Amino acid sequence: MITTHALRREFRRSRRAEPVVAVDGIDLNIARGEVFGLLGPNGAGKSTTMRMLTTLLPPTSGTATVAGHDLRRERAAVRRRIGFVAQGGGTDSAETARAELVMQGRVFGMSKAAALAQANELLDRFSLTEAAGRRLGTWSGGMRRRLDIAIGLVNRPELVLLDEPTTGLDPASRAEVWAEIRAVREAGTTILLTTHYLEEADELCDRVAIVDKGRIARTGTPDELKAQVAGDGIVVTLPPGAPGLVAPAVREQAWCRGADAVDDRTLRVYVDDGSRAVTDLLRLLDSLSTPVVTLTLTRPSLDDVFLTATGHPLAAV
Ligand SMILES: Nc1ncnc2c1ncn2[C@@H]1O[C@H](COP(=O)(O)OP(=O)(O)OP(=O)(O)O)[C@@H](O)[C@H]1O
Repeated sequence: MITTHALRREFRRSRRAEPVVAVDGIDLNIARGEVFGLLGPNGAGKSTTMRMLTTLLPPTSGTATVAGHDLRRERAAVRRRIGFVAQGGGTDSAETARAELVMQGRVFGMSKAAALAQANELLDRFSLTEAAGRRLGTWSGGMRRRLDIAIGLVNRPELVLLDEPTTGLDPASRAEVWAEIRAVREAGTTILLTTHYLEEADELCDRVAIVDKGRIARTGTPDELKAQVAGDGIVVTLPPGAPGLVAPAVREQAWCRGADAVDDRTLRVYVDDGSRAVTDLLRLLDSLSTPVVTLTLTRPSLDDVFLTATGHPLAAV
């Protein structure tokens, strides 16, 4: 459904300035029917990739085929076949959901009657009929995000691109949006989404590409990616400031594969055998006069995959 080869985008602030490389040669191969996630921190190049794939931004170099059409030569055909939900959506608080959906249908050239019929069908499908006549300013964040997705489906696309579909939502609203995304997939639509939430990538995506500094560091199913990270993790909570101080000493130990201060109080240690290394770690911290507040043994997560693939944790970026 999407194939890209060495897709690249530079931005130049002025003629003389060095270009900023937002996307640095991305190769993607996304199959029909997949939910594919681009996982990366702010500034990784996810939005720029989405904007290129939706024809909103021309690539500096590289090639891509989207929904069966060449991204550079058949822009209109690409646009007809895809839906795009931008970060934060674009609905007007003073309008009603029905009005927004009808307007979008008219943008795609539908008659008034066809646009209204389609609007009602989508409202029904997204369980938004009851609120459809109320101004959007009175809606919850989760409802508005679901409407954004419904708007992205107005032209019955084969592929929908969702840029950070749940950023800023509370956990309950996020779960609502996830359910809607799963339903869209069940109906046969391919989905490409961006996220900086590890849990979202893990729960929702069939395959994930880890994006960092404009490049893809790893691609695979969440389980495949986790399987590539051997060993266990030990997460210890320490007094404020201690993780950064003790991490170098922990890294020197023969049983330690890596250690990072995730934040001011949390130290994450990578080991081959967690149950054995716990005793060694506690002994070491004791010898460094560092009291342990809590300790948890963990199996590899996408967080660990991110760290291994990029050299830094996602959360700390
Ligand atoms: N129009 C622009 N002009 C100059 N630099 C830009 C422009 N758009 C993006 N960039 C830069 O390109 C890099 C990638 O930005 P991009 O928005 O694609 O990242 P992202 O992963 O989508 O992050 P976010 O989640 O914040 O949108 C950043 O360093 C950004 O500052």
